[in-house]
Amino acid sequence: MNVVPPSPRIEVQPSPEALATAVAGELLTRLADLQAAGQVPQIGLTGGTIAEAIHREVARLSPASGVDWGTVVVWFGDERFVAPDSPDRNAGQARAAFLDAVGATQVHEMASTATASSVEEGAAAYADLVRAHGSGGFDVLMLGIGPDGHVASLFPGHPAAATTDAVAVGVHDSPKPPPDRISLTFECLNRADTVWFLAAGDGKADAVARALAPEGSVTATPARGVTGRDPASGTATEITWWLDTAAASAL
Ligand SMILES: O=C1O[C@H](COP(=O)(O)O)[C@@H](O)[C@H](O)[C@H]1O
Repeated sequence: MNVVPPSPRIEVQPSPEALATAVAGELLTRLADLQAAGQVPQIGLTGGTIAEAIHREVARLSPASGVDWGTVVVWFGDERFVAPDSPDRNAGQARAAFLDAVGATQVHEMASTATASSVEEGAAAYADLVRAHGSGGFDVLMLGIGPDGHVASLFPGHPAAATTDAVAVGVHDSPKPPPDRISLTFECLNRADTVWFLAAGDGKADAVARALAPEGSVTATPARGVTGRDPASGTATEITWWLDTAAASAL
């Protein structure tokens, strides 16, 4: 399937540090604006190296932002199906980097090996949770991108990435360890008012270029599958690629 991506905004910062500060600042501004308008923001977090740097900047900048983290609903785009205290957990990383520091209370983690007996069970439970919240979608969804073009835990050529009619999917044999994971599907990831792709370093340059090329397949480069809401819904999705100079070097 060939998908032509919508015209995204591309923001390039000179370094990973500057990128982290810029994304954290913009996130806090968006959340403060939504709360000022009486809304309860819903955000989707990603794991990964640049995400951790952004999370630390959110913790640093949050006190001056006016954001009430008690009324921000936090979701995860994917999770590693490991023990709850494993350093591989995306949720553990996010909690340590900022969620605990800012006092976030509405944090919806995906299952660990302590709370589900399989990735399928964990995916079904997360789908139920998303549906229970009305499936309205994310105000801001952040997604890292792997050097292979994966987003969340949807990997190139992997059968889990082809899942339709589901909110979340269990992933076995992930090409990147750990092998067992839970991921939101494209269908769910695309329910977003704003999607921010995050990439830093020259190891991401080729994947970024493939994701933004005029032609290409979602199977080969899963990041191409996150294009936002169906234009027929009448709600356009803002898509921004937040890059450092190295990640933007092949554009
Ligand atoms: O495994 C994962 O990898 C990606 C990207 O991570 P990075 O360290 O290469 O930046 C991440 O987006 C995803 O959430 C995570 O589970």
